[in-house]
Amino acid sequence: MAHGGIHEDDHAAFERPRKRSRPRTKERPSYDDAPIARVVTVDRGRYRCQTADGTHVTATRARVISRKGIIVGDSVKLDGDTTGHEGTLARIVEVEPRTTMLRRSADDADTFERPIVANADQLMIVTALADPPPRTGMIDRILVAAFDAGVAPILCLTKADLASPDELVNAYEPLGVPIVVTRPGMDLTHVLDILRDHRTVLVGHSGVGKSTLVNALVPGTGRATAQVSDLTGKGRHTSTSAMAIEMPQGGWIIDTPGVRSFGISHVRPESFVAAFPDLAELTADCPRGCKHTTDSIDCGLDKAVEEGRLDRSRLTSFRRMERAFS
Ligand SMILES: Nc1nc2c(ncn2[C@@H]2O[C@H](COP(=O)(O)OP(=O)(O)OP(=O)(O)O)[C@@H](O)[C@H]2O)c(=O)[nH]1
Ligand SMILES: [Zn+2]
Repeated sequence: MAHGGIHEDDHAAFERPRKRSRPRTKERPSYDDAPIARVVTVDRGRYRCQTADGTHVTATRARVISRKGIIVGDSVKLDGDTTGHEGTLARIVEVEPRTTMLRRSADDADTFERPIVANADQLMIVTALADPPPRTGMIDRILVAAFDAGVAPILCLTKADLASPDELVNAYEPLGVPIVVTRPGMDLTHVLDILRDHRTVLVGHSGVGKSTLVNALVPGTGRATAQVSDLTGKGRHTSTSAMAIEMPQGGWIIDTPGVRSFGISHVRPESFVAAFPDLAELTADCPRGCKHTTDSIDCGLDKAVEEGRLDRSRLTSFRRMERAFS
């Protein structure tokens, strides 16, 4: 499985010292000691970065780094003025290798599946149980993106005061996806426990209660977004529509306003099963080219269910998810 499908040209931008013909009399420029920061928003060639001590620094990028080479969540090295004082501008000189990468799905505004979030280790799908009604097709597509990218998915079911979570819990629990259920005024300790010390991407359709959740998890988030508006003077919109917010308890939430789903066009059904080691093992004897779908003949997964080595409900859940892209 390609972990996040990271390509060389997506990042890997190291500013190397220029080769010199004369003997090295001086130290080569090295960024070993450059402060490392996390990219929290991207807006028209300006990168807002947060350093280890919490300072927000606005930065441009060194020319050797391509414009698409820096996305929210990236860990970067900064050069220049890193005080974060008003009017100062630092420069991103290096992007650390990514552990994971999610792409936003193509939409009207963008026909490419553009990389949008780097280094997340969890992806929380926020879905209302009613108003708006849940759409399992959307959940399935995002799950595919998460499993393929090596990012652990979590399902957050909001508005439990309006409808029962049972049906969705039954559909997704067999996949081993952790599920949290919320209702108004609820103590969110159980959600915080899952998010603490992780870098969790939040995705959900408009109206599902994502903002309500973020505000409850990180009080003062509204203020943080206002700062971004002040900075650009052009409102909240950012070209990648993602924003990393550090949680006081430790860890990061990466909100993705306006993102409907993540790109899965590169995922192939026959390789997707690799995201599930226990299922992959059962496909060892599948016919060559088996896609492991419901109409696949002699699929090892069906055999495993017949022989009691695999839970039928798990296979059903897996195949429903697989239909999202096959
Ligand atoms: N009944 C009920 N309503 C909720 C719950 N959580 C949020 N809401 C309401 O649902 C509406 C949408 O909530 P938001 O938090 O704005 O939803 P959102 O997903 O951020 O939507 P956008 O801001 O449009 O992106 C608001 O009127 C909330 O008060 C819940 O658990 N139960
Ligand atoms: Zn098979």
